[in-house]
Amino acid sequence: MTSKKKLLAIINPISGTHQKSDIPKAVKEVLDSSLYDINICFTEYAGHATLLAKEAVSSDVDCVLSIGGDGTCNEIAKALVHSNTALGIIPMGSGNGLARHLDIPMDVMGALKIVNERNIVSLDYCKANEKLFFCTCGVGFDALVSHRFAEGKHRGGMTYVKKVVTEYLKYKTETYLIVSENGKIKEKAFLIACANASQYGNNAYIAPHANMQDGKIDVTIILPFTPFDIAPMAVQLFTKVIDKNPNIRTFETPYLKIIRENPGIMHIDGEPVEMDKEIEIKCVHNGLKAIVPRENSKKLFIEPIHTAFWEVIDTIKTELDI
Ligand SMILES: Nc1ncnc2c1ncn2[C@@H]1O[C@H](COP(=O)(O)OP(=O)(O)OP(=O)(O)O)[C@@H](O)[C@H]1O
Repeated sequence: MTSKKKLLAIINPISGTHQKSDIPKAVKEVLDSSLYDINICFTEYAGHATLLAKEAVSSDVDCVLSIGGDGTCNEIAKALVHSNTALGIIPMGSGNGLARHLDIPMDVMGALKIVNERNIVSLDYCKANEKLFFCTCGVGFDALVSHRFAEGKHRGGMTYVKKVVTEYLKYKTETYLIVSENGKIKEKAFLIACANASQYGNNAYIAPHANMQDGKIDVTIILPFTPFDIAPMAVQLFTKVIDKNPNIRTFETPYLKIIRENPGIMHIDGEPVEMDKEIEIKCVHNGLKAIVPRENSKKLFIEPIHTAFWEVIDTIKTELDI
């Protein structure tokens, strides 16, 4: 008989828009108690999840569950890299980009069942000037929006879309020098996204071909565009074909350096961070253990993607008055 595995579930009470008071009960009911010795805690402040996860690694906990969004996953996963402790994800954030990329069900019960399967794989993670990210980082417009979103009181997908539209109307693009194994390019860009996983969250695929096991970062550069380009670009973003847009350049690389005109904000897994003028970004291959669905349990859930998509388009039209 194999011994039980130690599991710590860390719940971020403020992520996403759902109440979390019933989550401990669901965790205890759905997780297999013959497989796991379960401990559950709530975070008390931003950054607390990293401390809790570090303690779990030192105590040889086998799995830490992130119950929250991409920010919570980031705080936990950065304590787990290069350890034997695996990350499990129960998506309860606003965007849940990492969970969606990994095909983890969006409902709590379904995601907990995946944890019972204990299918552990090694995934890449990335660094931007030593700050770790697992999903995406970026400079330009997406970084500005993450900053405005963090300043606001409300979370949730539609709050995000409204911020995107209002900020777009006043945004001024910058020029960036990008150095990678593919050479040097200088571009005036709306944004540069560097992706380990394929999406920002909410099925917005900024790097549709990103793979978390290939040792590479998928870089997407969006060149300046007009308001008329927004609708087709939004459709392409949500249908995994943004790389076909003529305003977009893409390439893959294990390493790149972005040099911009001034220091400023960038986003790391959706959270705004002040960075220097020069940002070195690299991929660390196979540095994180994570529990993911087995091939045969992928896509057993049905998500209302199309409803979410049309909600986004309606919000854009209302905000732009078109
Ligand atoms: N107890 C807490 N009180 C206040 N902030 C917290 C607490 N615990 C964690 N945080 C912070 O909450 C922020 C948001 O969490 P998270 O990113 O998981 O949710 P989200 O933004 O709604 O989802 P997503 O990132 O998927 O869009 C993180 O920056 C994290 O540091």
